[in-house]
Amino acid sequence: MTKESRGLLPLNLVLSTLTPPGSFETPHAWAGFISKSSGHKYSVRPSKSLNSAPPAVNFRGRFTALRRRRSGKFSSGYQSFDHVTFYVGNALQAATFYIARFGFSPVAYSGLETNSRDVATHVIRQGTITFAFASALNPEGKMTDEIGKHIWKHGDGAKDIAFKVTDCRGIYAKAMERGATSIREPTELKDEHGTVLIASIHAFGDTTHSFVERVDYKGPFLPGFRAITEEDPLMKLTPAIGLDFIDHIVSNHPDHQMESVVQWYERVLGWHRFWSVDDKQIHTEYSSLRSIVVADDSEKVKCPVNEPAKGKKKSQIQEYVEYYGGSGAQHMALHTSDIIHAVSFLKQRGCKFLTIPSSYYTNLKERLKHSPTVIKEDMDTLQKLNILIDYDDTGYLLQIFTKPSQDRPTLFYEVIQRHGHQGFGAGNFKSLFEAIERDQNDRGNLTDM
Ligand SMILES: O=C(O)C(=O)Cc1ccc(O)cc1
Ligand SMILES: [Fe+3]
Repeated sequence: MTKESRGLLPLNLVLSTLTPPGSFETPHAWAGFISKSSGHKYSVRPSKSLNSAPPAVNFRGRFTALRRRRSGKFSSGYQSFDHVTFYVGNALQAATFYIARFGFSPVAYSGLETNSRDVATHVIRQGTITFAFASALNPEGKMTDEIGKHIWKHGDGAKDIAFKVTDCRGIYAKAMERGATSIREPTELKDEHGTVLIASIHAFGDTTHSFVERVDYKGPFLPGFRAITEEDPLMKLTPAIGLDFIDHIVSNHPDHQMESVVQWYERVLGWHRFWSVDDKQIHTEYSSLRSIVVADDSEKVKCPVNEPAKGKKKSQIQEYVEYYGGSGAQHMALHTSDIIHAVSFLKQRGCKFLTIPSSYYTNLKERLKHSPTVIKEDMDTLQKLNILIDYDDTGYLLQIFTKPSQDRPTLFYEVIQRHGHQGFGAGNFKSLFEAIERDQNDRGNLTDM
């Protein structure tokens, strides 16, 4: 690609995986596929940071082949995200925010009443999305120090991202062999509902990963928790939102740390690069970032890893890093099979989303005229709700982003519906980032670099 063409094309995408050389498509075929996709003028080239293999993901037929190829090497055992634990100042109130605004239901509790003397944890769920909010109960003590320090530095935030696995001991042992830092050795937790095996390792910043093996567990969350069966009264006021599972969880990192974090997932967990956005030129007029998506062997769990890149103004990733105090979880994408329904009622519950200018929809409608992709949803409704659309010849996705969920401009949420498209909305990045930057500017943080 020439310099001139790079100047014309705001987004250069690199989609790549660690595929044995020569296995799949040529870069040329791949580029053709991309330029059809979304009707965006993207260009594609192999990533320098990877091996010399041609890019090989097309979000359609390659997954099976890749999975079969990989599974000999790493027996995966990842089934899904299990839950996310947040450290917060007031777990009762934080849980209530997600119940009221996002339509979660309370499912379990542990605290003084269950003889948990140091920490209160409120667990909420929607579909299989499970969030646990934990707060310290006492003015001093080990857990008060641990949770207090986390909140002092990061504000309310995600402390632990737990995966549901079939072999907790195996994954933990392999990770330790490959240099993981242990937080908790495989531990058997038991109560009258059965047994759960859980182990944790350090992931990035102050964030950890846990491996949860639900051996035969029938309880509401984890052993020691009391079930909450009473329905939240707000559930009667609006219909169920219909968020069903965590699609991906994204982390942000300080400049020049993305590559080492990605290598950590490769080396320690045996994950692979699933997709990436060009390190060079994903940008708006003002700022840019780099992103590599890592996935486990079976690609059931996907985690994009971001870092800021130099631009005229401060990158949104840099803003996050400064307010979070380093690496941390940036957004969680919550899947739904009916985004129009979900977003309509999330708005009715007072959930706040980023807004998108009408020019986005004018451009999109024009591009769609020249594409075989047919969007089933009503375009005017999507526009009215500020839902973004990205597509290629394998299908399309619909996505929308909330404003930050706490006072610090750190963690936010994405609602996503997929129609056969396994990307992350690259065609929307420019409009999305401009929307984020409008808010960043409002906060006085879109500063010159
Ligand atoms: O990559 C993803 O998962 C997205 O949903 C797009 C995105 C990328 C980077 C951001 O800072 C915010 C959103
Ligand atoms: Fe996302």
